[in-house]
Amino acid sequence: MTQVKVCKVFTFDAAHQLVGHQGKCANLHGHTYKLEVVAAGAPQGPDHPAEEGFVIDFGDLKQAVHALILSRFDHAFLAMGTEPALPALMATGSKVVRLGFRTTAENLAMYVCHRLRTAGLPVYAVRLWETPTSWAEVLAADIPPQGPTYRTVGGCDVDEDGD
Ligand SMILES: Nc1nc2c(c(=O)[nH]1)N=C([C@H](O)[C@H](O)COP(=O)(O)OP(=O)(O)OP(=O)(O)O)CN2
Ligand SMILES: [Zn+2]
Repeated sequence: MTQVKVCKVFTFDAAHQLVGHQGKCANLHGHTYKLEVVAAGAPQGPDHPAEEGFVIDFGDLKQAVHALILSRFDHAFLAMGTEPALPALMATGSKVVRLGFRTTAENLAMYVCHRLRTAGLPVYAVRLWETPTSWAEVLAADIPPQGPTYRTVGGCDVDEDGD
């Protein structure tokens, strides 16, 4: 059966901070992220008894990505958990998502891809645009079933061994 890829594109606004980064992204700042979710599968056959010819209904994909990712990430501070501003933001009721990893485009793309796959979506790849000129992409097949290995240190946090 022919495999077909379909893609749904989303945007969300969020703040983050790469503590220890040796450049401007060490500051708390925001992005309008663009998220491309690519699903793959056979659009016809025994897995599709309704025979609409969909890999997945775009509407169902939209609903799932909103529920699993966008409702949490949009207008939130995406935090690793060690940012100096985090206690103040939480104390004042700001929307915060504690992720436990550095909020690089690479880590966030892996997180989104793994989250969608573990929810049962036929996700093939996730591409996350951090700015109009910068994106990170991950293939679901490259993430082990137990989940991604995230980078948790960086910039001035890196010791002599690079860990
Ligand atoms: N490989 C990565 N590099 C950088 C990341 C990242 O997540 N992965 N993140 C940042 C900053 O958070 C920020 O996104 C700055 O990125 P940059 O592309 O440098 O942003 P600009 O606004 O300068 O983009 P231009 O389009 O070039 O003006 C840094 N690096
Ligand atoms: Zn940034």
